[in-house]
Amino acid sequence: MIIGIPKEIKSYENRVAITPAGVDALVGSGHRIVVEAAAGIGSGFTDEEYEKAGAIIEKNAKDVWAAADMIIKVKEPLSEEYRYFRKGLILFTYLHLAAEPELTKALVDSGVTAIAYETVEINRTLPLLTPMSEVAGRMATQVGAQFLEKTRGGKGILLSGVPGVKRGKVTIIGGGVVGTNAAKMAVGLGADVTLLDVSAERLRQLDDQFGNDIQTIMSNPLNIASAVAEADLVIGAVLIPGARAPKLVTAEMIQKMGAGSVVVDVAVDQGGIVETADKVTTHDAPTYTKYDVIHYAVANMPGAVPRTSTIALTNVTIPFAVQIANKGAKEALRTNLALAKGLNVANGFITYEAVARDLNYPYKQAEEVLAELP
Ligand SMILES: NC(=O)C1=CN([C@@H]2O[C@H](COP(=O)(O)OP(=O)(O)OC[C@H]3O[C@@H](n4cnc5c(N)ncnc54)[C@H](O)[C@@H]3O)[C@@H](O)[C@H]2O)C=CC1
Ligand SMILES: CC(=O)C(=O)O
Ligand SMILES: [Mg+2]
Repeated sequence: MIIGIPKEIKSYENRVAITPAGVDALVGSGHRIVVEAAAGIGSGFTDEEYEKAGAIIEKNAKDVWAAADMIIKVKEPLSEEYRYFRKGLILFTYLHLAAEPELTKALVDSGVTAIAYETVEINRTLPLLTPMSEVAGRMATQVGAQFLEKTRGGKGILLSGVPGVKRGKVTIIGGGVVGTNAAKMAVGLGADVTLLDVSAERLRQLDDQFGNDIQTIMSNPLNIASAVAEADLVIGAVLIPGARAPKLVTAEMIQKMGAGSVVVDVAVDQGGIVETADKVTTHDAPTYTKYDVIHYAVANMPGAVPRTSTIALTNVTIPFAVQIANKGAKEALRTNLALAKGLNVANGFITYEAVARDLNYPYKQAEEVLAELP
């Protein structure tokens, strides 16, 4: 199979979908890898390193897409990339389709076989989302702490406090991978941390893990309202896989926060949990202010630490990419149920139920659509 690796074009997105080690693994299985020139530079990988591992370097994105049977990316394609879609092309990347109606339409109309990293699922875990959620969760506390500084527009609070002065309050909504990693950093900084989740079982695990370092609270509208009102920093970390994020933090709750407080809505890639975080931002202008509260809503947070993130992401994606390349998409999806959960669009149909429901498309089961593929 010919595998194409385009350079990411999203603002300040410096990750790349493959490392030289990944090229080596795929070439060793008999595949040809075409990498767009300078695709790895932002992550510290040169064209020469890719060539040495066996890749072919191609100057133009257009030629990379045209040559490939499978495109491996990091971020969802942007509108200027839709022109490269064609029937049967395999696309393996983050998609977040519930928040991307135009991309969904372009994939459906073109007949691309689109496998989304974020819905690949093994035993109720999301192995291709996890490493980026670890990064984004840790970053959420770090960027929140920065924007609380007066020089960045914040209320001028040091999360750890100092002897004789209260600690800052961090409220984390959602206690999965992002929430846990945000909590680790916030506890490490010495903040006063409250974490809410709807799963009693998850709260129990977090209580065991963190002991008295955090306060766990059941997530419901009243508890969210009071935890948000008290917080200096709110971190949105909820996920219902594949679906649009529920709006759990209302504009009214945000208005009750003190001026210069900060909200980091990590879940913004699935539409966000904060009603007032209705605008996705990018790394070149990551925040805006509403009701005197700073909103950070960057949908590709790990792109800011590309070296760490590229290696962490490709550690988990490449074994799946090797399977797809070796067996072809149809056979790989038929025989690997975890990977099959990643199939979002094929042959013009939406094959992930939550995406179909949220965007008002008919839903067709993956097995049914796969049987129709050549
Ligand atoms: N902005 C960015 O750059 C990035 C965003 N993300 C996003 O962060 C979000 C969270 O991802 P993960 O932590 O990996 O998901 P996860 O599945 O590990 O955790 C989600 C948690 O939300 C909880 N939850 C569900 N409904 C809830 C409710 N009503 N109230 C409170 N908790 C609720 C679940 O019980 C679960 O513990 C996702 O949307 C993911 O795509 C992940 C990485 C990067
Ligand atoms: C998860 C995701 O969308 C990202 O890492 O950019
Ligand atoms: Mg206010």
